[in-house]
Amino acid sequence: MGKPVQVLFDSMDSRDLIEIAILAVGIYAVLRFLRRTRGAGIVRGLGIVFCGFFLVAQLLIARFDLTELGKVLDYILATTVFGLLVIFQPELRRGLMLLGQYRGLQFLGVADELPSISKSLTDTALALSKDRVGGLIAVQREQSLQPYIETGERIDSELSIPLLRTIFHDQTPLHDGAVIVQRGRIIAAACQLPLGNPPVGLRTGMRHRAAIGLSDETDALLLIVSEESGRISLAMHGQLEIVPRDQLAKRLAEELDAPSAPAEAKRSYWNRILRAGRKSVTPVS
Ligand SMILES: Nc1ncnc2c1ncn2[C@@H]1O[C@H](COP(=O)(O)OP(=O)(O)OP(=O)(O)O)[C@@H](O)[C@H]1O
Repeated sequence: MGKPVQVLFDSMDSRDLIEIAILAVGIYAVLRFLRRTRGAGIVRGLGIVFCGFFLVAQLLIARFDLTELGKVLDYILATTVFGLLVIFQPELRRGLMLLGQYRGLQFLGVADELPSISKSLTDTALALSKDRVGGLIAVQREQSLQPYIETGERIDSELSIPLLRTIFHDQTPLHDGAVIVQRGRIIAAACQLPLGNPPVGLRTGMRHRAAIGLSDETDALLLIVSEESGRISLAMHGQLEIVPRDQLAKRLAEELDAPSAPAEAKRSYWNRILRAGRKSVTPVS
C-alpha cells in the first residue's frame, strides 16, 4: 500500500499541486455556501458515499484498464452534477441574486433600483398601532421567502398604506397571518410563518413568535404591531426589538434603505455569498 502512494507522490509536479489547491478551495467554498441550508445533510451524506465510491472505482479502472466502466462513471458524474443543480436551485438563485446586487456590476445595469419602502411601512405601522389593529409584515431581503408566500394568498400590488390597513382589519378574510413584501411590493397576505421562541421573560403570543421564527430561519425583517398594546417591534436574526414610535422611521430606514443598511451593506460581497445559506446570530443592537 505504501509503494503506490510513494509512486503517486513522486509523479506529482507543481501543476498537480496547483490543481489540487484550486479544487480544495472550490470544494471548501461550496461546502461553506451550503452549510446550514436544508441541503447540507444531503451533501454530507451523498458526498461521503460518492467520494468513496469514485475513489475505489477510479483505482479499479486504472488498475484493470476498464475503459467502458470509466465512461459509465463519467455519465453518472454528469447526472449527479445536474441533480445537485436541481436540489440546490434555491441556494443558487440566492447566490445569483446577490451577484445582481453587487455594486461593481451596477454599471452593467444588472442591479435594480428598489423603491424605498421604509416610509410606507412606518406610516402603516403607526396607523395600525394607533387603531390597535394587529399586524405582521415580513420584508424579504436576500433570502427568498417563496415557501412562506405559497402558504398564503397571492396579491402582487404596490406597497399601499390603505391596502395594508385594509388587509389587517379584523373583519377581512386575509387579516390572519403575515403579509410578505418582496422587492418593494406586497406579494402575499395571510401567510403562515414558522413559530420561534420568545426571549426569556417576555410574554408574547403567536404573532410575535411567528415573527421571531421567520427571522431566525431567514434574513427577513419582520415588522410587528401588537393588537393588545399597540407596541411596534422589529424581529431580525431571531431577536425581537421593541421600537419606540419616534424611532421607527429611523430604524426601518437603517435596515431597509440600501445606502445606510448597516449589517448587509458593510459585509464584503464574497463573504455574503459564502454566508448566504447560513442563519445569522448577530444580536440586534
Ligand atoms: N404561524 C403564524 N404565522 C403568521 N401569523 C400568525 C401565526 N400564528 C398566529 N399568527 C397571527 O397572530 C394572531 C394571533 O396573535 P396573538 O394574539 O396570539 O399574538 P401576540 O403576539 O400576543 O400579538 P398581539 O400583541 O397582537 O395580541 C393570529 O390572529 C394570526 O394573525
